Amino acid sequence: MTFSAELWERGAAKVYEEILRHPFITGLTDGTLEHSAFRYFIIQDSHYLRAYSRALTLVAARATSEDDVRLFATHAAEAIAVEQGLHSELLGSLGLESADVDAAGSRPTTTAYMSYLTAVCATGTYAEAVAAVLPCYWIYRDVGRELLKRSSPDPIYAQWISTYGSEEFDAVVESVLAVTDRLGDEVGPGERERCHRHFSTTTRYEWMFWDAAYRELDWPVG
Ligand SMILES: Cc1ncc(CN)c(N)n1
Repeated sequence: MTFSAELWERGAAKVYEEILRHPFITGLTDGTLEHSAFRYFIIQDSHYLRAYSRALTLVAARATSEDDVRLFATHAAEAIAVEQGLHSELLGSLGLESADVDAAGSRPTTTAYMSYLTAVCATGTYAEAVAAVLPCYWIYRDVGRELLKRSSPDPIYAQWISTYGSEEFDAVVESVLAVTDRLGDEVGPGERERCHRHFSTTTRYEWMFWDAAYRELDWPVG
């Protein structure tokens, strides 16, 4: 079994089924998701992407080959730019500006997820950093593909779905899966276990991120 398949089976298979069943996700395709929840999601995702692109530069700095340095540095600059472009269009369609993103600030789940990613990418090994960021690529690609089959009656949601279900995004994800499988042949048992832990933790955060948006969770105090 490839390392990526091993990570998915232990850390993501069950959570992924829960993600597809989550009312935020089903609401995107049947059009029942409240715009206020999607607005919350796009605002929080704008905060998340700022941290994520920094995390990818840390992954690039830890990479053990020139090709991998280039790969993650390119993703930090270009793949993220596509998502940020999508966000600024969607913010406009939802009647928001980037000042609204700053004013809303980062909510509890976003803050926890960004902090975890940053910590692993800053202090873990290269393989651990790749395992931590992998669900961000892989789950969005698979959710995007699944939702593309159903699309959405809401043009705003349909635009979001088409970005993550696109062939361009698929190629980006495949390149990271290939790196992961190569690293699977290089890691020792202790490091392998830490990779599993990071992969399953960030997979859970992916579910929690959609759930927080659905509930529009805010800080309980302050
Ligand atoms: C929370 C989250 N996870 C992943 C992605 C896809 N890069 C995203 N935009 N937002």
